[in-house]
Amino acid sequence: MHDPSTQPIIFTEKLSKVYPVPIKEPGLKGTIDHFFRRKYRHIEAVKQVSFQIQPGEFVGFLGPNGAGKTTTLKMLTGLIHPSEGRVEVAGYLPYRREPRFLEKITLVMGQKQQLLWDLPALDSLRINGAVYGIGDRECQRRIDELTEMLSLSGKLNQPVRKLSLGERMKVELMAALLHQPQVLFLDEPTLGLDVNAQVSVRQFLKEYNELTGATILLTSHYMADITALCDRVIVIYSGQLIYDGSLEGLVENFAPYREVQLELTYPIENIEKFKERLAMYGEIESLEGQSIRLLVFRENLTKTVSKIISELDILDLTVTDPPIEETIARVFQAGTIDGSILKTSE
Ligand SMILES: Nc1ncnc2c1ncn2[C@@H]1O[C@H](COP(=O)(O)OP(=O)(O)OP(=O)(O)O)[C@@H](O)[C@H]1O
Repeated sequence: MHDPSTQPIIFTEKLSKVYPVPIKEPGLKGTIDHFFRRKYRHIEAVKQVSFQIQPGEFVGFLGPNGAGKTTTLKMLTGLIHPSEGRVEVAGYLPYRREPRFLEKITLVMGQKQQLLWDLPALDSLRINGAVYGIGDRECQRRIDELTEMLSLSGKLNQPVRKLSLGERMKVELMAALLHQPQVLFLDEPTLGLDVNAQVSVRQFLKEYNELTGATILLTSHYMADITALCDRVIVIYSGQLIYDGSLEGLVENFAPYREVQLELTYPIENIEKFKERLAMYGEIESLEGQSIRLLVFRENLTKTVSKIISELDILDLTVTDPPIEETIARVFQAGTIDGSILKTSE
């Protein structure tokens, strides 16, 4: 879907957001002082973030809790004003919240719902259709199309409260897509869903992106969402963009270690002593029976593998990249790899 010759549909340059937070000393004196002379401290939630996204791209937006993802999404959708920097989406300045702009975008937040709890889902959808000025017939056509894609037939006449969490999320998506936006901002759309519901929401998003060419920026704590959907990821840490590139690139460049799995030919007698021996090769991830998983620094890999082969009785040995979740978790924990801040891929 991604054509590099086109203009970016999402553009940010040195985008920053500072939240002023009032400070109040404890006690009565603090309350009185606070009333007359408000003091503030400043939280730099987003710092000089620059990126461009082309029409049709499906981009993962990653970062640990409090990294600044939601704040960035709020600036991209115009819910809050940037403190500094430039932002443009679909050719509009989001903070102006022009009706034409709002027709082009949608924001879905996993934790917040817009459906009316006691009404049948269909009524909520029709209300949404009316808000966007979609004619009854066209609205019904779009509802039918999305019902089919999301396998929701027979569910829309039930009150929203009777739907399962997964079904509710699907109807939320329907409501958010009824006006056929070009740009979708999805903040944790699979949060709390069971595995089956996650898979079906994921499949829908993939199909929707391929079918309509909509641009999607997705945040998710589930790496399975990201690996299944996003060729490109943008990572922010502590408000700063620390990586923008392919998912494979993130793992290749920034996982400093690889995983070595061993199967011994003999049972281990003294586990504690054996662990001491293994620690000379790398970090022990797991040790179960005769199976061992070690993390070995990439630069020591060849030397370490040949040492293991010559010094231990091995039935089997395989070397793989550690699971993507672990790499990301390490990046998030430290924000740095090998003590150096992560770089963008460009
Ligand atoms: N309205 C606000 N006023 C003051 N500080 C805020 C406000 N909203 C967010 N923050 C702070 O800004 C920083 C970034 O928050 P943000 O919600 O954007 O992060 P996030 O990456 O979306 O996190 P999570 O994954 O937990 O949702 C955090 O330190 C947060 O406490």
